[in-house]
Amino acid sequence: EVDNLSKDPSNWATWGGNYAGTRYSTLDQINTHNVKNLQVAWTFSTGVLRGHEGGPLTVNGVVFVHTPYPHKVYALDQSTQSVIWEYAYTPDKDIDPNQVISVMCCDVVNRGLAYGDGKIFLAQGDATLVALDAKTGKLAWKIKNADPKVGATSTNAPLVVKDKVITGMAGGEFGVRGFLAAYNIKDGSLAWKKYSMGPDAEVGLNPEKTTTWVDGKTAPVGKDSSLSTWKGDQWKIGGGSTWGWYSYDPALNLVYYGSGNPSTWNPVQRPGDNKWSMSIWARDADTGEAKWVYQMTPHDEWDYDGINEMVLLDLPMKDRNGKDHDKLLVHFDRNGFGYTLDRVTGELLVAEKFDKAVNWASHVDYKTGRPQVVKEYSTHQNGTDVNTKGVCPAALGSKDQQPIAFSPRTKLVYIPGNHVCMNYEPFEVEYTAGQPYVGATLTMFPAGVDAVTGIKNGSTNLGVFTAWDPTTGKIVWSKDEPFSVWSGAVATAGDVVFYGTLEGYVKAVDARSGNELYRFKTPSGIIGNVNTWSYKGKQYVGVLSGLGGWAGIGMAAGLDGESEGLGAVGAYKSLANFTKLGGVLTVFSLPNN
Ligand SMILES: O=C(O)c1cc(C(=O)O)c2c(n1)C(=O)C(=O)c1cc(C(=O)O)[nH]c1-2
Repeated sequence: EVDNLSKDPSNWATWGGNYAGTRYSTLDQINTHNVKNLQVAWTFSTGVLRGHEGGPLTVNGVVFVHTPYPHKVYALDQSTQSVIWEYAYTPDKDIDPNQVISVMCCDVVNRGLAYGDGKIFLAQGDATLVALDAKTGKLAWKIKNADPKVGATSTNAPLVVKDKVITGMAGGEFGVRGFLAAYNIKDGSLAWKKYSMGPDAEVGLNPEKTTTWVDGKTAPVGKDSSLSTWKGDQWKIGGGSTWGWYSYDPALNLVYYGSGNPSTWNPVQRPGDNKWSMSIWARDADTGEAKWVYQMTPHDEWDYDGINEMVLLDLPMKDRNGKDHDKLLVHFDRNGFGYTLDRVTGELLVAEKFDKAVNWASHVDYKTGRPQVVKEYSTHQNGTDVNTKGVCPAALGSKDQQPIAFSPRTKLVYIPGNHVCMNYEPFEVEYTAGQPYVGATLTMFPAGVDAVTGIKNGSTNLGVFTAWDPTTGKIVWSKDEPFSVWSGAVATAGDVVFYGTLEGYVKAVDARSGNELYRFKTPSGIIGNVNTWSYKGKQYVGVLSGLGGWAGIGMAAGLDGESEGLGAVGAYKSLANFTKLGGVLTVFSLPNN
């Protein structure tokens, strides 16, 4: 059903526009010639101040809008621009919303809704999952996915796959043990649940059948491939949360996603590779068993969560040995490397820097698949705390959760990116359930180098928007942005790419050249994703503004200190000169005639 809905471009029925997560629309009414005439068609205030991530879903003509925790959901009628129904979150008796807010690491964001079987699914901040009747907004069922009292929350956009809804959880800064779960959409009963680390059965690893990339080829992971990379019981509080995006290949019946940072951020407290944190996963949608897994950042020392979206491309390419591949997976990691893998086998095809500011690793060794760490930028703590300076990228990565777009017409990927470096000082931290288990102090600042050449230029931009060739691993063009581009992009058959900026602009650029064709300043900073759909023959582009998220946490949570907000507050301070808080949906179209 979801697959069929996505094939009709009048809908935008999943976070990524389709199961592959390409965020591409075949609509071409708005094109490079006329996009300059774009106008605001209508707006809708959500009435909520904190960070608005994700974007509007459009299913069979109805627009669904969500807000951050404690959530609202609105179903909007496009012909009258009125509210059809409204859902308001109510906490269960044992939930204290203030406690939930206090354990959400990076603002109280939510990345959006999922649709399937006549229901709207929302993974709520308190780690419950609700199914709402799409026609009435009535609660169909509600289940508890995880426990906020130990710091487990939800910020993800679920994904409906066949008769199940896939969701994960957050809490890597609280020493949770990450997992992905599938619930039956009929009644919310658990179908499967697989952890990021621990014993093989609980992680869904088959020692002989699950493969990973070693020695220039894929090979079985072997017994205890996770447990053997942790000291003692640290894996039980090992992080690897799954707060990002999920994609699906119906032909292979595989669900793809990434796992986040190992806990704590102090690497000295968890010797070993810490598998399978920081990994790309391919799991059977029916059973959750892992077909293959690939760890990008073994023994993370920088908080480079591997959760960014996996985008599935059907594009022919040859690997380094001349072998053909055409079912690809691309992933732009926090660690600054853009990866292309064969999504059937998990073979590593491309791993190259998509921002040349990246200095923590010289390169990824194609044979072992391991990044080659530059000693100077390794973080550690030897009795005394050590401040490692000038590490690029910063913890929020060369790209954070903001999803890319891909155009099959240009064969290019469009990457909303960060251009930020950091000082990182680990310290000893003791685990207490429900208390922060961070173990590092950070400050962040502009990279000050050219993103394409890596040459120092004293630039102060904190963001870049980059076009990338996923078959060669090369930057095609790159545009500096004053602030991180924290908004998901969309590419269209009109050869226009849209994205939002933290100051609040919606921008349209030419998919081939990157030349700016249109901009409009919305009422608040944009951390939401730009989506597009059509209604009664007209193409619309819609985006949620509403500053927040990690980059906007200073204003969203009223924090002031340089290293507050896990180090992000200082770098983005001047945002206050450009925008203020407030959730608004802005919908654009071309004028009549
Ligand atoms: O480890 C985690 O569980 C976790 C959760 C979240 C989240 O759920 O929002 C973020 C992060 N980590 C994180 O590292 C991060 O950079 C981040 C940015 C954002 C955001 O929405 O702007 N959330 C999160």
